[in-house]
Amino acid sequence: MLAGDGIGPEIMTEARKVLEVVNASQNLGLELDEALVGGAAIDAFGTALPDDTFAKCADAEAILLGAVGGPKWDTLPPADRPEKAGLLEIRKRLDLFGNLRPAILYPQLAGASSLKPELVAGLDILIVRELTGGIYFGQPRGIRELENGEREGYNTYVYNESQIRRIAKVAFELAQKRGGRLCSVDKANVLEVTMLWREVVQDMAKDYPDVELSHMYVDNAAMQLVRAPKQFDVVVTGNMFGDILSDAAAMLTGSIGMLPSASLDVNGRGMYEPCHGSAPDIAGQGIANPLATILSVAMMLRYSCAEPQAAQLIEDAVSRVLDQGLRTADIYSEGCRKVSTSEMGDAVVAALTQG
Ligand SMILES: NC(=O)c1ccc[n+]([C@@H]2O[C@H](COP(=O)([O-])OP(=O)(O)OC[C@H]3O[C@@H](n4cnc5c(N)ncnc54)[C@H](O)[C@@H]3O)[C@@H](O)[C@H]2O)c1
Ligand SMILES: CC(C)[C@H](C(=O)O)[C@@H](O)C(=O)O
Ligand SMILES: [Mg+2]
Repeated sequence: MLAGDGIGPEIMTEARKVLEVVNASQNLGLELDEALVGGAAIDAFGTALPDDTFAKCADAEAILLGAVGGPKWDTLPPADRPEKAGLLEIRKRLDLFGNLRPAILYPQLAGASSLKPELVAGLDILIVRELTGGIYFGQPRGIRELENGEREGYNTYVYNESQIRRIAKVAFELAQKRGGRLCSVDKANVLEVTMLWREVVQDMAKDYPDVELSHMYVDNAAMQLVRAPKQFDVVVTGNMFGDILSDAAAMLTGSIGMLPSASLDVNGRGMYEPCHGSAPDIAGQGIANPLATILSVAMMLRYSCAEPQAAQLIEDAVSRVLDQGLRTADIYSEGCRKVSTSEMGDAVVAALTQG
């Protein structure tokens, strides 16, 4: 368990409460351990990913992460910052290339969505984001000085065929288990890297005759997500487009505080984290929504621990708490009861223990 920075420790405390209850009641036998990452690790050890933290991650069946980063560390050199030296480093070193970001609308939250209730009722989208390649990791990268003395920043957007194939395979297989529709999002009208992306994904479609494949440019996909989001079942896309589209999709579900994620390697070992960040604007106030992290625990039990029943218990408990009208500030609407981060965690625990 890597709590990280900002609201990270607050939401992780609640996730841990929930995990401990399920661990005991379902006899899961999970051993929990903690370590520092991100800004917290920089402050304590001078590095965002201490060797000891990485060793614990590499040994673990699964990793649960809160969030990293914040204004305190934003002036560090790019390579030392919590986001790059902590989070991206774990993703890369453990080869966690398959990022699943489900945007599901709990019916109780239809009124909290930024879209009209009828546009989001029954929403269930899965964004499959490639997580260890693309422009986030391409070389060369940097900030250089030009002959005229001006500085120029540059990054390289690169994907090879095998990287595209392995993420597309994840997406095709998930589409087979879900609604049978896969939309690949690219910018193949401009960027060669995504022309190759489209070609490879198209070529793979013949192996998945039961999946209806479509392609969409990313600008249109952003528009369609807020126009008619229910047209999507599974969306597969590269690292940066997936980052942006998943934050947009989050808002359809009422709040970014509701969106969990799984980041998996080829064997299903994974890191689980809410899609949101460390929310420095509300850190320390006890008002952050812990449900994305609690739902990430459920994803962890399902994908890395082969405990789908325990995962379901948590998801059902979250649903019951929402039925009771309990809301953190980000999902609050009139007639509901506004609760703090810890009251929300306690309510999920109570719903679990009351069955
Ligand atoms: N996985 C991660 O660790 C991760 C992800 C995204 C951003 N970050 C980092 O987090 C810091 C802040 O980034 P940002 O402000 O762009 O994004 P953010 O997701 O932290 O916050 C965006 C907005 O959403 C709100 N919000 C986020 N999570 C919430 C929750 N659980 N409950 C209620 N409201 C919530 C915040 O208060 C803020 O207004 C930056 O340092 C960024 O690099 C980390
Ligand atoms: C903090 C940042 C590096 C990260 C990303 O861009 O992948 C975050 O935004 C996310 O969505 O997990
Ligand atoms: Mg993001």
